[in-house]
Amino acid sequence: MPEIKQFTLAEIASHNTRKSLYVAIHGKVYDVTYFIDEHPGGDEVLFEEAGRNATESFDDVGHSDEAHEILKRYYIGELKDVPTPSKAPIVSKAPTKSQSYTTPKAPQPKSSSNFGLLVPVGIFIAYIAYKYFVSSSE
Ligand code: HEM
Repeated sequence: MPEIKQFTLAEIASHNTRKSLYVAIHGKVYDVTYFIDEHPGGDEVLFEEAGRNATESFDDVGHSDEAHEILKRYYIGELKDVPTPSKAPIVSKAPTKSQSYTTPKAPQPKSSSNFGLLVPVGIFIAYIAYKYFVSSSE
């Protein structure tokens, strides 16, 4: 089966000339060399985005479905997943020692149902106290 080629941004960066022009859009890499002269938006914008992640510029224009279809023809591979800032903080985890204090199976549902009992019991006691107060003041 055909192997999907993976590109880094650094790899596609060198393809920024009329001879070879790659762009990355939505995590996919396209060789649009043969589309440069066909692009209704002109070749200039393509050179501006050449060898780069052009997702934002491409989306900003609001390209039609047809444009998306054309794009598929030039697909050559995937943009390699580079570490993003959102993934980085995983490294800073809580200290491991404290983990020995945490009990994995927590019998907490019991305590929460006990808490639920407090309400009717409280109301009952308040009712008795009220009755007592009323009868003693008569
Ligand atoms: C690389 C793949 C691209 C393909 C296949 C593509 C395709 C097309 C197509 C088919 C149109 C005609 C209108 C439409 O159908 O939406 C168009 C228009 C346009 N494109 Fe692209 N485009 C690409 C990239 C870009 C990029 C990176 C830019 C950067 C800003 C851009 C800017 C424009 C502009 C400004 C127009 C409007 C032209 C006008 O109506 O005068 N395109 N494109």
